[in-house]
Amino acid sequence: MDESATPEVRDTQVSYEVALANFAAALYELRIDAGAPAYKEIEKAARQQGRVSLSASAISEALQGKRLPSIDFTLELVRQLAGGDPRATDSWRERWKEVRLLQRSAKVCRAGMAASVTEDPLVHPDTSVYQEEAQAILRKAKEEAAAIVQAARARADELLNLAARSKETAKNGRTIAPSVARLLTRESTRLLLLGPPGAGKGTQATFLKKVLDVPHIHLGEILRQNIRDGEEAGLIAKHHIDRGGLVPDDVLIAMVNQRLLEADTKHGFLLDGFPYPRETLGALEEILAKDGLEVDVALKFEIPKSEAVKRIAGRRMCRNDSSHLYHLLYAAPQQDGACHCGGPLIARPDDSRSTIAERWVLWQQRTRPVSAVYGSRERLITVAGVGDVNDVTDRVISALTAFFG
Ligand SMILES: Nc1ncnc2c1ncn2[C@@H]1O[C@H](COP(=O)(O)OP(=O)(O)O)[C@@H](O)[C@H]1O
Repeated sequence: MDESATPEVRDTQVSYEVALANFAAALYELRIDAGAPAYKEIEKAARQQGRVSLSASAISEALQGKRLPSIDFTLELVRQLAGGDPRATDSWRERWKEVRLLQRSAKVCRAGMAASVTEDPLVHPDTSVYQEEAQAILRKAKEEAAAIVQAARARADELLNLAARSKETAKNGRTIAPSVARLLTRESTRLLLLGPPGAGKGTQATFLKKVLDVPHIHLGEILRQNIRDGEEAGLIAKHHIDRGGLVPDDVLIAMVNQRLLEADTKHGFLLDGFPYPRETLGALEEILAKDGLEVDVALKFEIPKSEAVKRIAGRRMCRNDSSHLYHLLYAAPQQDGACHCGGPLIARPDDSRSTIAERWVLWQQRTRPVSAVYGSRERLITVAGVGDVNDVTDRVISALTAFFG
């Protein structure tokens, strides 16, 4: 925002931005409530039986709060997500008007052009009217914002839990998007997450692990856990790390073996960071084969090196829970330096611009052969990891659904 702006201009602008973020979060919540249909599915449904066309990219922008969609677009989206209930339409029309009012008032205050507002029937010509109104809406919006984000998270969890392993519909009768439902009903899934550092493996795993009801097992995490717990394998690993060496393969294999014995892997796992050199692939297969199991599929994310550098430089994770991921630019926390759970946000110790080149080369040498093996077995899915996080998730879901049939 312009630093020289008057407090009034800043207030109205902030009010608008908060209200817009609030509006987008509420639309996002509506999508979750509707069973998290893919943007493309919504676009198709609107084309077939809607009144206004909804492009997937415009839906994505609206749900991210990039701009305020038009009233027609908003109401069509609400119809697609919540059905044609006139009460829902009315309340969304009112909600949209509030944000629109703030948008106009911010614009008017910025330009200091009271004259032009008379052209808009929604806007009062006396801009001072907006100060009080903006303050009141800002207060309300701030309170609602926290509640909506909280509720969206809780409902996403609730919906996925309710639907987990319960076939096509959730208890409340809402239909889960068919593509997601097919994944939810899988008895077990053993999946390798492949891709360079920063490709989005951890980010996508937060959604996938709920859908598939499996743990996300990250080699770096179990290594740190073993060291923290003073496990024998952890102590040996620490000995090597402290001397600047690599942890021997057999130590890592023992740790992974141990982790795969835990009860939460009964429906499978998302294995991230392992196997890395080709030799450990054989070891993993032996571990699984003992129980007559095998890896179902390897999911590889592709991003250009320049994007990996940007993502790694801005990556932040919660010190209390490393699955809570943020990015300084792309997924900024609501409060600077703090996770939504209250924990402090930190950079991962290995994330620095100086090490990324080295890690990129290491990735090419070590994990490319693993993806080649799964490619030759026709068990490799490659997904473009660039673009909006939700779009990547949609790609993952369609690719997995197509693969599992
Ligand atoms: N599609 C995306 N667009 C923008 N930023 C992303 C995207 N996916 C992940 N990020 C951010 O990039 C950083 C690295 O993502 P992460 O999931 O930790 O990668 P990986 O587990 O593959 O190393 C994180 O800060 C995350 O918030």
